[in-house]
Amino acid sequence: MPDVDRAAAGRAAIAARRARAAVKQAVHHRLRRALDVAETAWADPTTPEGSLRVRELLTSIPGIGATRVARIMAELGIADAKRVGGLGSRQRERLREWLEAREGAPSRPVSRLVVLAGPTAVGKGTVSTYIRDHYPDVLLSVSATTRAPRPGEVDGEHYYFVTDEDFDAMIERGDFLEYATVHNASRYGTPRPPIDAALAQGRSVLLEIDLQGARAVRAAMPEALLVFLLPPSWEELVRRLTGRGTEDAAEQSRRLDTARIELAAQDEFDVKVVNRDVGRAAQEVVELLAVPGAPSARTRS
Ligand SMILES: Nc1ncnc2c1ncn2[C@@H]1O[C@H](COP(=O)(O)OP(=O)(O)OP(=O)(O)O)[C@@H](O)[C@H]1O
Ligand SMILES: Nc1nc2c(ncn2[C@@H]2O[C@H](COP(=O)(O)O)[C@@H](O)[C@H]2O)c(=O)[nH]1
Repeated sequence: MPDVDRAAAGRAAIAARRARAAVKQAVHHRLRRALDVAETAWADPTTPEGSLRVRELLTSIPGIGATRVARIMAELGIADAKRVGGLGSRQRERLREWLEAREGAPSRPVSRLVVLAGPTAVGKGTVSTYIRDHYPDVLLSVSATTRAPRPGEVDGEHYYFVTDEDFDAMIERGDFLEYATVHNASRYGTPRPPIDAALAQGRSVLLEIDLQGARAVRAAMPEALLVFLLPPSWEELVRRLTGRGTEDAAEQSRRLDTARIELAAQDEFDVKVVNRDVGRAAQEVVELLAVPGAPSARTRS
C-alpha cells in the first residue's frame, strides 16, 4: 500500500476507535452518574436526588427507553411511581447491583498506556500514588523536573529533581518522550526508556502529565488512552489548591490560569473521570488500564 494510503487508513482507524470509545464513555459516564445520584439520595432522601423517580433515573441512561424501563423496574420489584429516596433496603440493593453490573460490563476502552491529565490540584498526584500503592503491576512514570522539591518529596520517587543544565542535556540525548514548560514556570519531562521497557514486558504504564504533554504523547503514540481528571466543581478545585498549601498566592494564581485553559480542552480526551473520592477515581482509571487482577466495578466496596 502506498505510504499516503497507509497514513490515511491509520488516521481513519484511530478516528473510528475514538468514536467508539466516546460512545462507550458516554454510556459509562451516565451509569456512573446514575449510581452517584442514587448514593446521594440514599445518604439523604431529602435531597433533590431523593425525590427523583426511579424511572427518571433509569431513562437518563443512553439506550434505555420507557418500555425497557418498565421491564427493568418490574424485574427489580420497584413500583412505577417510586422515588429513589423512598426505596427500601432490598430495592436499593437490587438497583445498585443492576447499575454496577451494567457499569462493570466490559465495554470501556482499555490501553496499556494511559495518560492522566487535568487541572492543577484536581488530585492527579494523589490518584496516581493510590494506583502505584495498590496496583504494583502498573508502572507509574517518574518525570524529571527543574522545580524544587516540596517538603516530603523524594528524588527518584516523586520526580527526578534536576538542574536546568541537566534538563538541557536530557533533551540533547533524546531521553524524553515529551517535555514542556508548565504553568509558565518550571520544565517537566517524561523519560522514555522506562516506558519502552515496561511496555515491551507487557506491563501497563501510567503517565501523570500536563495538557501539552498529553497532546505530545498522543502524537508520538496514538495508541495511548488520554484520561482527563475533573474536580467536582471549580470551588472544590480552588479549595484543594489552597488547602494543599504548597504554592504561594502568585503561583496559585498562575496555576489557576492554566487550569482554565486545561478545563477548556477536556473534550480532546478519550475519557473523563470526576475525582470525588480518591479510591473510586483510581479504580475508574485502573479499569482503563490493561491490569491483571484489577477488581471490576462489581467488587467495589
Ligand atoms: N478526592 C479528593 N477529595 C478531597 N481532596 C483531594 C482529593 N483528591 C486529592 N485531594 C487533595 O487535593 C490536593 C491536590 O492534590 P494533588 O496534589 O494530588 O493534585 P495534582 O492534580 O497532582 O496537582 P498539581 O497538578 O498541581 O501537581 C491535595 O491536598 C490532595 O490531598
Ligand atoms: N508535560 C509534562 N507535565 C508534567 C510532567 N510531570 C508532571 N507534569 C505536570 O506538571 C504540573 C505541575 O506539577 P507539580 O508537581 O509541580 O504540581 C502537573 O500538571 C503535572 O501533571 C511531565 O513529565 N511532562
